[in-house]
Amino acid sequence: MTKQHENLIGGEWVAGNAYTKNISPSNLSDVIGEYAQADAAQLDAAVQAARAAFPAWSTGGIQARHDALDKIGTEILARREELGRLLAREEGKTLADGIGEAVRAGNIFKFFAGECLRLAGETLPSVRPGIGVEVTREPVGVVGIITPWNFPIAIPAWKVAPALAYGNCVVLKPADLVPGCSWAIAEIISRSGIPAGVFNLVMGRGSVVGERLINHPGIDAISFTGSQSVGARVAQACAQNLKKVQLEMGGKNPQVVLDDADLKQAVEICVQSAFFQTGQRCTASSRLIVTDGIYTKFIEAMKERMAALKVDDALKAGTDIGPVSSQSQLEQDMSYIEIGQSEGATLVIGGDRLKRETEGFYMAPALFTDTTAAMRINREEIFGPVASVIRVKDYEAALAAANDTTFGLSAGIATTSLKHAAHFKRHCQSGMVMVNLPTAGVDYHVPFGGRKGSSYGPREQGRYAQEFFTTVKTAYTLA
Ligand SMILES: NC(=O)C1=CN([C@@H]2O[C@H](COP(=O)(O)OP(=O)(O)OC[C@H]3O[C@@H](n4cnc5c(N)ncnc54)[C@H](OP(=O)(O)O)[C@@H]3O)[C@@H](O)[C@H]2O)C=CC1
Ligand SMILES: O=C(O)CCC(=O)C(=O)O
Repeated sequence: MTKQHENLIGGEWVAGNAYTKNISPSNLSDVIGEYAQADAAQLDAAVQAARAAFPAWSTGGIQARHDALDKIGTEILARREELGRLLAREEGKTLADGIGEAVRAGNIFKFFAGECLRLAGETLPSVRPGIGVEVTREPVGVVGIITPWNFPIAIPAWKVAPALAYGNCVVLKPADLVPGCSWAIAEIISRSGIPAGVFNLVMGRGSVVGERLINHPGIDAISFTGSQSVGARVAQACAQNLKKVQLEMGGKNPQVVLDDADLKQAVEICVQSAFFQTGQRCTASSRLIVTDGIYTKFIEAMKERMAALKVDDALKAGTDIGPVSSQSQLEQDMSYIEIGQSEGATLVIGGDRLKRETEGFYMAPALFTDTTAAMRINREEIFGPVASVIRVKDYEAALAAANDTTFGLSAGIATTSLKHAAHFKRHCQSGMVMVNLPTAGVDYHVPFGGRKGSSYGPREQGRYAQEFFTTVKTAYTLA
């Protein structure tokens, strides 16, 4: 019988009234497990448990907090192969990428274990004589965390770890498509020494569990990663209920390739940015902006490199690109292939549905040329292995094209010109910028986030995470 996985509420494993099957997108007959769907009463109980745990946890010793987070990180790192395999199985990224993501999650818990001991304040003189001023940071309260399917262990980790490190209690709702990694983290947390109720897991649909979480009066703040449309809804609910909110959303990230780029390096960067992890990264580049002088050579080299990519079962040795994560995402990707063609773009390679030994959502990475900035394929986030090339005259036109988007998460430039690299770093309108590196694939100890329609609220990750997960207090004392 398939193993059933329960929700973690107030330190207890609580059965669901209903369960969803977690199915591998590489092999639709591979059922990873059944995962409980929380109902309204369970969500309420989780929030209540978190509220009850908050006074002691938020004022308790930082050594205990540090030790628990460190222990969680150690266990994730020790189980990297097993967790990476679970991740690859449920989400469809390759085993190497799954293991890499598990390592990232372990390192994130370790990093925030250290942060428990480093939360500093300030003392300043008052403008009034005989008064001292202290500025300190306190936890926000009970934080609701809502995560997407594409980074099933790293994103829960980079929200949960700082939340706990800075003394908050948590109610986590992971994506219904990939509950396995969040459940595994919850199980590790449940044995870490963290008191009951401090961390709660409620799995289920966004329209049910997520919706109730964002509107719940017992929740003080929401940290969300996902699509722009759901993000806007989350922001509205939070504004209406005066909750603190942090949103990380999509991207339409540009990758500029200049005439003076190292061609081989530029092609590798573009292939990695656009197609690795099946293009299902908010930092993926789906607009390749290429200047005239290198254009023809670049397209030829891209076609050659793309033809050699192996699309297959995520767990198979030698696979470069796994399946698309779900039927609905595959339909969305395929619909953009049709949209691009109907807009007049040329599909130079890929875009076909592929058959493999196992039945899964396989698709050949696709490249469009002859595209214009106004086309929907250059304006809307596809979130799959589909990229388009925009041909431009020179660096100035490339920069203008790069910034011609309502998104602003990551941007890249391939060039050997120090002058253009420095100018691009300063003038691209994005939260992250990469020089001769893929737009995707970031460090875990520095800020992550974007501008324009990509992000809303304070940055995530690194020390900057304290902006969202703490609230500032200014104290005046008469000497
Ligand atoms: N900038 C960033 O850091 C990142 C952005 N993304 C973006 O996420 C998208 C893909 O992820 P995807 O999971 O499909 O995104 P969605 O926005 O569909 O879902 C994100 C999360 O929100 C939940 N949700 C859905 N509806 C509601 C609601 N009404 N109220 C509260 N929660 C809700 C989902 O639940 P469920 O699905 O379980 O029903 C899921 O847990 C892409 O657009 C991508 O760019 C992804 C990763 C990182
Ligand atoms: O590029 C990365 O390493 C992180 C990307 C990410 O968080 C995402 O796509 O959801």
